[in-house]
Parts: sequence; C-alpha cells; structure tokens
Amino acid sequence: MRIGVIGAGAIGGTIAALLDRAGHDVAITARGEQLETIRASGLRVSGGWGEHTARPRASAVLDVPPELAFVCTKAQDAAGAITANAEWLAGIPVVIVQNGLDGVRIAEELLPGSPIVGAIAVYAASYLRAGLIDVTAAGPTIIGTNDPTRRDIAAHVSSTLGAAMPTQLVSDFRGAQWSKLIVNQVNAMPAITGLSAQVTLVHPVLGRIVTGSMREAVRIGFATGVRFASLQGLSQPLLRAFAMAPISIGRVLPRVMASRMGDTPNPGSTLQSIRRGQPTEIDYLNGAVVRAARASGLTAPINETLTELVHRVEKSGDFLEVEEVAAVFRRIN
Ligand SMILES: NC(=O)C1=CN([C@@H]2O[C@H](COP(=O)(O)OP(=O)(O)OC[C@H]3O[C@@H](n4cnc5c(N)ncnc54)[C@H](OP(=O)(O)O)[C@@H]3O)[C@@H](O)[C@H]2O)C=CC1
Ligand SMILES: CC(C)(CO)C(=O)C(=O)O
Repeated sequence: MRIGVIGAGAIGGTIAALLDRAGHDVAITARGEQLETIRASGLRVSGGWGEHTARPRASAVLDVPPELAFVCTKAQDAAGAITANAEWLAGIPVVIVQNGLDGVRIAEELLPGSPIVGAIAVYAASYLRAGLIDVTAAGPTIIGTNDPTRRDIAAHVSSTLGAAMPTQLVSDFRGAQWSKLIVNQVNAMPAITGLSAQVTLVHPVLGRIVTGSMREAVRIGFATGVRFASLQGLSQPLLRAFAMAPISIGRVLPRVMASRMGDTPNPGSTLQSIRRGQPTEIDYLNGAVVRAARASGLTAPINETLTELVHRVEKSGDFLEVEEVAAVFRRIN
C-alpha cells in the first residue's frame, strides 16, 4: 500500500521504518537536517523492534498520493502539517498519532472529507539525531475513533499497522486518550529538571509532586464524566482508588510506572523537544488538564504550575534544581 507519514521524528520515524520493513511503499515528510539525512542515508530505527534502515521517498510535503496517511507531529505542529499536505489527504483515511485530547477533532475540522482515525503510541522512542530513532520501550499503538460509522476504517488501520508493529483497537477512544493523558503526567518533570522519567517518578520530592498532578488530573477526568480506558496498567477502578487513597499509598503508582519503563532512561517526548531547543507540547498535556478543569468551573493548580515551569525552561534553556521545584510547589500548597 502507498502510505504517507507526515513528521518523521521519534514516532513517525518508527512507524515509517516498520511499515517499510513490512513491505509498504512509504513516503515521509520531514524538514531541515532530518529531510537531508533521510534522503542521503535513509531512516534507521533500532531498539525494541530490532534494527532496520528504510529508504522511503522523502520530501517537505507529500508529492505522491497516498492511500493511507499517518500524521505524527507534535500537537502544536499538526494543523500546519495537515494544511500543507491537505491536497493529498483529502478523501483518504488519515491517522492522527498524538498525545493529548485535541488531535482528532482538529484534523476533522481541517479535513472534513477524510475519515480521521485516532492513534496513541504506548511505546517510547527517542529521536537520537537526524535519521536515527531508538525504540526504548516497545508497546502497542492504540487505534480508535469516537464515530461509530468509522469503526471499520479504524479496524482497517489497525490491521495494516498491526502487520508492522503491535496494535490494539479500542471502542472508546476518548477514554483511551484520557488514560494516556494520565500517563503523560510523567512528561513535565523531566522537561523541568533534565532528569529521566524513571528518576523523577521514584524521587522522594519530585515523585510526590507527580503523584499530586496525576491525582489532580484523574479527579478532573472523573468530575467531567470521563470513563478511563484500560491502558498501560491503568484502569477506571484503579484510577478511582488512586485518586481517593492517601497520597502515601498513591505514591506506589508512579513507582510501578517507572519500573514498567525498563532500564533505558526515558526522557519523554517533552524533554526531547527541550534538548533540541524546540517548543514543547506541554499546553496539550498538563495544559489540557487545566483547560478541562476550567471548562467545568474547577481548577488544576498543580498541572497549571507544571505547565508554567516547562514554559520557563523552554524560554531559558536552564533546567531547575530539585530544591527550586520543591520551593515552587511549597508556595502553592
Ligand atoms: N517519543 C515518544 O516516546 C512518544 C511520543 N508520543 C507522542 O507522539 C507524537 C509525536 O511525538 P514525537 O515523535 O516524539 O515528536 P518528534 O518531535 O520526535 O517528531 C515530530 C516530527 O514532526 C516534524 N514536523 C513538524 N511539523 C512538520 C511539518 N509541517 N512537516 C514535516 N514535518 C514536520 C518535526 O520536525 P522538526 O524537528 O523539524 O520540527 C519532527 O521531526 C506527540 O504527540 C507525542 O506526544 C507518544 C508516545 C511516546
Ligand atoms: C509515556 C511516554 C513518556 C513514553 O515515552 C510518552 O508518551 C511521551 O514520551 O510522550
């Protein structure tokens, strides 16, 4: 099948390389050094699913019509990337592989004639340098749609991608997005401190703050009627217990999440953006929790503060020491 992958970073690069290995005719879009390198020496993926170097067709915007496309940019770049490729995306199934809550809705607004399918990566990948991606923890890609008339297209996407890497089809995509949003509470602290997700989750001070932000996000989800999907060890009953238990017991969950991440230090996709001097996706992660809270007349002070601190590091380029982070959170408690 002719498959377009828009944005060949950590996730798009993995999807493109593995679809190529599965025998598909893959065209990618990329920019700058990434585009030059992939054109010159291909796209190499290593780690969780083995080694493969793909030599996909590579351009700044698609220049051949795909039969299926994956949009794999960070949330803040998706609208621009979709608009730039709209000519070739019209009328074909478009899969939005993105964290946060808004990706599918925005794509549906931009591409009213295309069936949009949502995807959530439940694996971890690092964009090490141009043309080189490392899968640091393998896991499935969750595929779904909230539109019952699009379920057959979601199933088709799941079986196509499933021949290249593990997929899981879900009926409640919104519930899966919210569960992943809770997992993505692990992203902010590495971006603020420069430490790995594993280190921050088990850290006595930082891990307690992350536990607080996760509990805040879960409570807001419940208050706004979310039914959390079972994903990465999280489930509706577990999250209910997590939100209600004393924080000392709640601390167990981030520790379990850290152990599930394996030994390779996981910077998370947000710290990877900071390290490259790029804007982060934080307004679509902790920021999404803040917006959901406001829409229901609630507040999310921990998520709001984490969002502000990530923006501070984005601007200054300087990570915060643990004591500085602790002092900020003492002020809001
Ligand atoms: N990395 C991970 O482990 C995981 C990431 N995710 C999620 O997956 C999504 C993608 O993240 P990730 O792969 O890490 O992000 P990356 O930043 O590694 O990759 C995004 C790529 O999109 C490119 N891009 C942006 N705009 C355009 C455009 N208009 N045309 C062509 N290319 C473009 C970027 O290029 P440039 O560098 O030039 O900006 C970059 O190469 C995010 O929502 C993230 O939260 C989910 C689970 C795990
Ligand atoms: C869960 C995690 C941290 C995996 O890397 C992720 O989704 C991300 O990096 O955005």
